[in-house]
Amino acid sequence: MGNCESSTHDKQIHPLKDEPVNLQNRGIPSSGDSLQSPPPHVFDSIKGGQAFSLEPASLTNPSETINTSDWSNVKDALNRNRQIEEQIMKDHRKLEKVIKLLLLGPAESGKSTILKQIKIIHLHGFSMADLAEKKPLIFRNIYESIIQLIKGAHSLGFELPANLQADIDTFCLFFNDYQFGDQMEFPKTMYPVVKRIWANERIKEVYVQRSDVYVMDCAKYFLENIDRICSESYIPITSDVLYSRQQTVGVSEIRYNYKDLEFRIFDVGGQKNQRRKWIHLFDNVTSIVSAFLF
Ligand SMILES: Nc1nc2c(ncn2[C@@H]2O[C@H](COP(=O)(O)OP(=O)(O)OP(=O)(O)O)[C@@H](O)[C@H]2O)c(=O)[nH]1
Ligand SMILES: [Mg+2]
Repeated sequence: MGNCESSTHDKQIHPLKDEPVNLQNRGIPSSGDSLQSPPPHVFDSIKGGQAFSLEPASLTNPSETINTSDWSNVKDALNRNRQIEEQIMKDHRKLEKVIKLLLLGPAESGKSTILKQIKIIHLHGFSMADLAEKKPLIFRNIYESIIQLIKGAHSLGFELPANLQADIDTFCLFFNDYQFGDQMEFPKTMYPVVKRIWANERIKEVYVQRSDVYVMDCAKYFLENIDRICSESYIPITSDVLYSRQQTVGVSEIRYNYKDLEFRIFDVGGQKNQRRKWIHLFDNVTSIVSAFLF
């Protein structure tokens, strides 16, 4: 505690104004006091022994007199500072519990399929409504598969039997007029046509050679399940949804909690024109999961 009994120590010369300054009235230890002994109310406002760096404005201007409200301003500032630091720590701890995963890779490498699988494992899978609304997409996947197989056969120079040509012409006419929408029934007239085209061995050979021509991976799965898919009571099952193919445009995200961690998984479009959007997602990423085509 400062001992200010000596009047010779109470008067000091201000280095700039060369005028005596009465430090005792300011509650500040004079030069004769120990440096470890600031006025008690200074320590009152410092919790946890933190360094003290804030000074009331009047301290920097010795010609003004300090009153007790200066120290209460300091106390307020320190309290505010402590609250802000506590909030920053809280936010930091919260952020440490968020795992942000980014699924990256080229188109059709399986990013959205991984997202669907995570949904099955961690988010109760697909409801009946989710499954039913995939019908039009699955039908479109079948139509597009057939067109790709026909084009592939031409590209590979495969000769197709003459009796298949009528089916191919019928299907091409249908596909030219087809518009993707809310189609909930597979067209009855197309069912036998599709079945015959897929039954052809040369067409199946195109699927095997899809490293040379473009055919969706899901073609075989859906064409082998054509009887079930074309039945009147058809409701997609989970594996139908997993195999259904829809190009991702933009970014989609799912969140779930596992133990005390919050997972945020981001799925992006892998087509070249979608890749410029990836850069916006790299902030605070915990891991990047790369999907590859084999
Ligand atoms: N061979 C095989 N193919 C699968 C399997 N599961 C899904 N697929 C197919 O793999 C392809 C993966 O497609 P997506 O998951 O949509 O690919 P993506 O990376 O999200 O593509 P973009 O959204 O265009 O970037 C689809 O054609 C699926 O039908 C599987 O178990 N085996
Ligand atoms: Mg996708």
